[in-house]
Amino acid sequence: GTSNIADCDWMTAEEAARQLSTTSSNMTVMPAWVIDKYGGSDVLRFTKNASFPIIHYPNEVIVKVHAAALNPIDVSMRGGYGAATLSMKRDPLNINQTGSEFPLILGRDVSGVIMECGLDVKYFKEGDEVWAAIPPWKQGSLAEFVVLSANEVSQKPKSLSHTEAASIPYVACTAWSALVNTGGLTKENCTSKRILILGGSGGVGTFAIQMLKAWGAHVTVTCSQNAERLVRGLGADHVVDYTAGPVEVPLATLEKFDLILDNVGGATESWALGLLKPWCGAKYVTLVTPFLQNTDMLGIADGMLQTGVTVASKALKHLTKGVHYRWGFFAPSGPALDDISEMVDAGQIRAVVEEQFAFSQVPQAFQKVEKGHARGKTVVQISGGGGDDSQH
Ligand SMILES: NC(=O)C1=CN([C@@H]2O[C@H](COP(=O)(O)OP(=O)(O)OC[C@H]3O[C@@H](n4cnc5c(N)ncnc54)[C@H](OP(=O)(O)O)[C@@H]3O)[C@@H](O)[C@H]2O)C=CC1
Repeated sequence: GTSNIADCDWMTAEEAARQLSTTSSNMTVMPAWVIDKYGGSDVLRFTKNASFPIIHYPNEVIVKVHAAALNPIDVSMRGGYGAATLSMKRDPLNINQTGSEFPLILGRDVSGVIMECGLDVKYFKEGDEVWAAIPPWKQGSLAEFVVLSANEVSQKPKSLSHTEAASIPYVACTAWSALVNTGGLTKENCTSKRILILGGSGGVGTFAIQMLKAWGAHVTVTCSQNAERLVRGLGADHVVDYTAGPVEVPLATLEKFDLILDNVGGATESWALGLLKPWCGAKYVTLVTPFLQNTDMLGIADGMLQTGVTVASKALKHLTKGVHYRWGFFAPSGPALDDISEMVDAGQIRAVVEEQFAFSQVPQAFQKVEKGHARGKTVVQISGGGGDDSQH
């Protein structure tokens, strides 16, 4: 609804665009959507007076945001998910001297233009078009500018508009971390592998299908029936409708898999590990982990201890059956995005933008993501230069 908009210092889309049109190096404030406390969609507040980002370390860059995208973690973080761990990491030196994470800017994806480089930055210069996934402990991209480490940033694919490019980095870095770093897959070792993606129609799934197909894997995907066309269009070889009945039944009739990427979680792990080839290094990697819930609930030290105990006991239990059990996590990576940028420009990976919103419509964009049932990504256009706004 619009109630959350009425009580903030609201402006129209045209006014927002005007606000965004000029920058100067002595600027101290910028427009942004912030939260001042954790909660529902009513905590999102538009302000023209968010602190302008400052380069604190010589390897940092300031990026002028052209487009941002939302992920499920933005909704979770708005509600306080990971607060203990993330706020400690966010400002370990208490540079802001506030002792508080607020006002907090959400938004984990950015496509934009480098505006300023720290003294040690070699690979970027002012004016470069870049994209990045922003770690959850940093201020986000629902703002005119964002500060990042240069090693989190990468040259944006030339073939994509900023709007399209913003839809990729966070899910791409997550899929890369889970499949490559944790799962051990590479572009060279995928051709003979059978991969199962549980939950193929959302952000991570629509990206992972394309990357694995580009690397020559055989890809089976579970999704709702109405997403079958989408995932087949992205290259899925075999599609199983999870809404037609217990999905483990049809999956159990298939040849066993070398790797399972689980984007669904819940009871899945009670049956999914049985779908792996035993005793050949096959891995189950789940992205749905209780790591931050543990630290929220138990504090950082006890939460990490609990996490370590849980994951070690599960890994051991499954190792005795000849398969590996792993938790996958998002990891920011400019170098991974460099490789992905090349794959995009080579036509192997495309942006899957389900819906796009103006900067003035951030609360509506959140509502869209909260409803679930994503078919690709939800993007927010922040400033001009979004280029072609075509939907896919
Ligand atoms: N550990 C980490 O660091 C990270 C974890 N994640 C987590 O990974 C998961 C996926 O993220 P993301 O792709 O961005 O989320 P999205 O919201 O974009 O997509 C989720 C998709 O899963 C589908 N889905 C829901 N239930 C099932 C089911 N039982 N079987 C198959 N498909 C299902 C939904 O469609 P429909 O309901 O219509 O079928 C939707 O398309 C989320 O839980 C997210 O929190 C993501 C990034 C990093």
